[in-house]
This record gives sequence, structure tokens and C-alpha cells, in this order.
Amino acid sequence: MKSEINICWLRRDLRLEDNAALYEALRSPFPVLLLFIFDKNILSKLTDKTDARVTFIHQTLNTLNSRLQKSGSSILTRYGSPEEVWPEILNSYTVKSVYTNHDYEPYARERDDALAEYLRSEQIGFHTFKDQVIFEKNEITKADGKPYTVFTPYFRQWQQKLNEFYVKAYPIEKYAGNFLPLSPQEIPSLFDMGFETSDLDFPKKDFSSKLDLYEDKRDFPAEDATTYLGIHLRFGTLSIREAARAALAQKAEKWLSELAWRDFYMMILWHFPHTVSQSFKPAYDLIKWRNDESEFEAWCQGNTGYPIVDAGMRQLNKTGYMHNRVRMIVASFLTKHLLVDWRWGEAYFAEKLLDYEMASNIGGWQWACGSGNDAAPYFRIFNPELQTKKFDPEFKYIDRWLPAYKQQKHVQPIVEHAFARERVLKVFKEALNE
Ligand SMILES: Cc1cc2nc3c(=O)[nH]c(=O)nc-3n(C[C@H](O)[C@H](O)[C@H](O)COP(=O)(O)OP(=O)(O)OC[C@H]3O[C@@H](n4cnc5c(N)ncnc54)[C@H](O)[C@@H]3O)c2cc1C
Repeated sequence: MKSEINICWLRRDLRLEDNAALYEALRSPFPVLLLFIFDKNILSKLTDKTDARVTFIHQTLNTLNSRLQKSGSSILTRYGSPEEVWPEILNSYTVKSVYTNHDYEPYARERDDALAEYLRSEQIGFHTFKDQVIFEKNEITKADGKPYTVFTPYFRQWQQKLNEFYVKAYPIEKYAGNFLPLSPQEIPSLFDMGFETSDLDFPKKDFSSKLDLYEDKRDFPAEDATTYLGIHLRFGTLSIREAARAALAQKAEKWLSELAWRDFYMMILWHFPHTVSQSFKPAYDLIKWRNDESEFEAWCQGNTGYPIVDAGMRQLNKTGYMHNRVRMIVASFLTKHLLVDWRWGEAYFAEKLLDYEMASNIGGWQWACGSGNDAAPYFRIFNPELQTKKFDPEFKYIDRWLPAYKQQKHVQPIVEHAFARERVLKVFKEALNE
């Protein structure tokens, strides 16, 4: 008879420390098999075959596998759609229960609902846990139980509720003896899955030295003053509780509030999944976007003639990262100066950002164009020149990413600021009936 086991299914929690589902699985009476599925439903949509995020996941799994092999276990990795892979797994093992962490994106919710039903029909337990946020879904609500849609009062409650309990690490080490003994398992190669290794550099996980000066310097893109943790929080190579513990220990309140923005947007996506494709404020879907393809292309390539915008887009294209202040400027420029639908920009960021996170990306884009939660009012239009004077006064960031500007070899602006400002005000006013 095959021995009875539990499975812990890793998705965006790729770590062996402080992981809620893994802890609960290991504490159970059955040995635990770790599973990761390279999901064809997701991978088939990626058009860039050198997508760095796939390389990042692949490298991380190899590291986890080597660590597990040292203690006689291994990670089982499959390439396929979950609907194909799960029946195959259940054929090969006698599974008592499946453990996994909550995922709040619409596709993930559907996938997990379908799996729950399938496992139920096979009389197999399915246990899910909060892991990727400090507070999820309905933990921070208004007095009437409805979700907050504005950040400031949400954050007030988030901060009040936060205590040691919510940031405590799950002590997995205590139960590490309960991994299923398993011969070394191979991880499918990137090539087998139709991908190639990316040559992008991935940010390191060291961040504590950044927290002291974060509040003062975070808005200046030439300073190396933010933590670059996005990718690690996205794929769970760092626990959000570890990040929050560091923020509390160092009294880095501003940085902590950025982690709360992340929770906020995940909560919004959970309650308002239609915001993936529709504006949070419905009137914004009446805007008559110009959607000029050649101007969009100029924006993508960093050829708008606005140096701060073009430097940002070049940083993104080259490194998979863009500074937050510049994300706000380029998003405002695309939606307001060029009147291109926020969904176009959102999709471009989704393709390029190493730290792409559906909830925060949609939240950020809708904020910038005015259609979202707690958004800047539509008549507040970032002036790229004034933003540069304030946040890159010595043109250090621009020189780094757009050297052609200093050499006076950069293109001329594709639209004049004052003209674009009047135009967007008129178009938005008409749509919003104001
Ligand atoms: C148009 C637009 C699109 C964005 N798209 C994404 C995205 O796809 N993925 C993403 O993680 N962030 C996104 N952001 C938010 C923010 O720009 C990035 O989180 C931040 O720049 C990442 O750099 P960092 O890791 O050095 O951040 P730090 O400033 O060091 O912050 C630490 C962490 O806090 C979280 N965080 C910080 N700011 C925000 C914020 N405003 N909203 C939500 N979470 C935040 C992130 O997880 C970040 O890694 C977007 C912002 C805008 C304006």
C-alpha cells in the first residue's frame, strides 16, 4: 500500500521559513510532500520567452530543492495546468490533505475553488491560510462590515490592529523532520517549458539598512533609497511578516505604511475583482481615450521627449524596475498627456515589471488616472517639468537612464504640456459630466 501523505502546494510563497501553509502541513501527522506547478495557463500567456520572472521562480525552486535534498527530501515540480496535474498526483500518492496559502487574484480564486471541489469529491482535505498579507479580505472593515475603499481610514485601523501576534514567524524548524523522504526530483528545464534564461539581475533581499533613511529619501529616484523587495514579496521569497517585523523594530513607519498599501490593494482586488478590467469609478469608463498607437509606442520606448518620462521607461525596459515616483509620473503622462487608456499602460507594466503584482499595478494605474481608490482628482495633472525640478533637480536620474538628453540628442516632446493639459481637462470633464 502507498503511504499516506499531505501535500503543501507552493505558489507565490517560495520559501521554507515562516510559511503558514507549510507550517500547518508539517505539524500534521502525515509526512509532507512539497509541490510546485509551472502553470501552463499562466505561462502560455507570457509572450517574452526570456521573461525574467520565470527565471526567478526556476532559480528559487532549484535553491529550495538543494536545501531539501540535504535532509533527504525534494520538491516535486510539474509543468502543466493544475487541472491536468492534480489527477496525476492523486494517482501516484495517497493524499490525506492539501495545504496551501490564500491567493487573491481572480484566476487563482477560480483555480482554488475548482481544486477544493475536486478534492472534496475525492474525500481529501483542503486547508488554506493567510500568508501573503498582514491583514486580508475582511479583517479590516468599516463599522458596518463593508470594505474600506479609501486608504487613510483603512490604514488607521490597520495600524491600530497590528501587534506582535500578526507578525510572529511560523516556527517551521520545529517540524522540519516531517518532510516526506524522497529521492532527488528533477525540475523541468526552462527550455522544456519553452523559455530561456534571462540575464537580468535580481534584487537582493537585504533591506534593513534602507529603512532608516527611507522616509526622507524615498521620493528621489536618483537615490538608491527604496528596498527593491517587490519581487521577493511577489513570489514570497521573503515573508511579509519578516518585512513588517523589521519595520516595527526600526520604527520605519512610512515604510510600514507602504506594506499596508499592498494589503489595501489586495483587499480591494478581492472585493472588487471587476477592477481588473473596469474602472473602480464607473464614470471613468466613459472617457473617450485617444489611444494613438504611435504615441503609445513612443511612451513604451522612452521617446516622448519628456526626459523624466523617458528615463523611467528606459529604466523599466532595461532592468524590469522603475522607481515609484517615476511610475506615478509616467502613468499620469500616458493617461492624461496622451489620453491613452490606463489598461494599455497597466498591461505594459504587467509584461515588464519584475515586481508585477496584479492588485498593486491595477491600484497604481487607476490611482494615477483618477479612476481608482483614493485617487488624485482628475484635474490634478502632473507637470513632468515641475516633478523633475522637485524630485530630480540635478538631473542625476535622467542622466543615468537617458544620457542622450544631456548630449542634446534626445527627441523633441511629442505633445506640448499646456495644450495636453487643456485637452485632458476637457475630455475628462465631458465624460464625468462635471
Ligand atoms: C502605476 C503604478 C504601478 C505599480 N505597479 C506595481 C506592481 O505591479 N507591483 C508592486 O509591487 N507595486 C507596484 N506599484 C507600487 C510601487 O511603485 C512599488 O511597490 C515600488 O516602487 C516597488 O519598489 P520597492 O520594492 O523598492 O519599494 P519600497 O518603497 O521599498 O516598498 C516596499 C514594498 O512595499 C510595497 N509597496 C510600496 N509602495 C506601494 C504602493 N504604492 N502600492 C502597493 N504596494 C506598495 C511593495 O511590495 C514594495 O516592494 C505601482 C505603482 C504605480 C504608481
